[in-house]
Amino acid sequence: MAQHQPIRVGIMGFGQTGRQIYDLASRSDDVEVVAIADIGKADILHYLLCSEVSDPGRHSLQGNFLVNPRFRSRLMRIDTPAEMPWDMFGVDMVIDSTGKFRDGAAMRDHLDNGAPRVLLRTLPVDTIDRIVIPGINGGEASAADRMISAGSATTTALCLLLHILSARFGIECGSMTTVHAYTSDQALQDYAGSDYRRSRSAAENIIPNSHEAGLWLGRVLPALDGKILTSALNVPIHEGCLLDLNLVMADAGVTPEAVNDAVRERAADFPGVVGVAEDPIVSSDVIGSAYSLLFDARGTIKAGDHTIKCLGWYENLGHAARLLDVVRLYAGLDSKEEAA
Ligand SMILES: NC(=O)c1ccc[n+]([C@@H]2O[C@H](COP(=O)([O-])OP(=O)(O)OC[C@H]3O[C@@H](n4cnc5c(N)ncnc54)[C@H](O)[C@@H]3O)[C@@H](O)[C@H]2O)c1
Repeated sequence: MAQHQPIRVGIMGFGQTGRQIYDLASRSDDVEVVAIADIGKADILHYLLCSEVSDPGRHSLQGNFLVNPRFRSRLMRIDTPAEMPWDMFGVDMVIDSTGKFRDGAAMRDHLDNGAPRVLLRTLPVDTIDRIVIPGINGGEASAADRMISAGSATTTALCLLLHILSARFGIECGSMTTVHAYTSDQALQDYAGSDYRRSRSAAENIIPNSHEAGLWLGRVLPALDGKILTSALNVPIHEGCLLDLNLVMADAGVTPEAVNDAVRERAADFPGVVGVAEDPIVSSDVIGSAYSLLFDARGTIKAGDHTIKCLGWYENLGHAARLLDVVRLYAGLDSKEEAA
């Protein structure tokens, strides 16, 4: 694909993440969303999009097409990757943001229907070609990759912080808890689901939850494989998440000031992706932030000789932006291959 051509993206799952990707693409100059598959009705999907963007007048529904000043996207009411004819739309990449199709077989269905690549919005449940977090292991991405995951918002925030700190300090082991806004797969009221605690009301409870980031961390940061335990506390807020990372440092001399300085220095290498909050912010202050990690300089403390605790903020919008970064990363690899 020539570099000046727009990158043609298909989206399956037009939920919060899908809508954020779409809106970001509509404001970009290089990505076009050409088709969207979802189980929702076209007018409801358009209504939900307009309810959350800053300027809903930019997005109209014309028949089964969502239209904005840059491109039009065909809406398809389809509930499985095996049914979605991606070949009809000439997509360069499909982003699956349903959260439902995380196994290799479903990803292969996207490929079999004409998607040259599929990018998961979440962590996979099978071994796939690559988990890629630009800025950390983007350099290892290959044009031959077909089934890719961009991790999750939490995984990205965690990997960025560990990547920065492990470059400066030895890390023995650690644990991460994300204090996470509720997600759409939780019930508003007590409702029998597949898991005991997740069957309890998301609106009324702090819900302890497992988190898979620790299982996959080694694919992004091999030196920390098996060294970081991860879990989540889902709390009754709509948006804004807080990563609480406790690390056992190899060196007893590491101070909170040294940790803060390390992050402040490296943040400049991740423009728009890693920021540092010096003010006493709270979760609602990060709503609308596209940082994947907003390190909280006031949150760093030390216990005993070796234990450092850090805080970092993020919200889903940053992850939508990173998904588009991954799309651009692979488009760049294709361009290089074509030029070679
Ligand atoms: N938003 C977050 O902070 C967050 C964090 C961690 C994990 N997740 C998970 O990631 C996934 C996506 O996140 P989200 O916030 O965009 O979720 P969401 O629920 O807002 O969006 C999912 C979209 O997928 C569509 N969908 C569901 N099943 C489908 C099917 N079979 N075929 C086609 N479309 C289908 C839904 O109609 C919806 O529009 C979810 O599973 C969510 O639980 C989200």
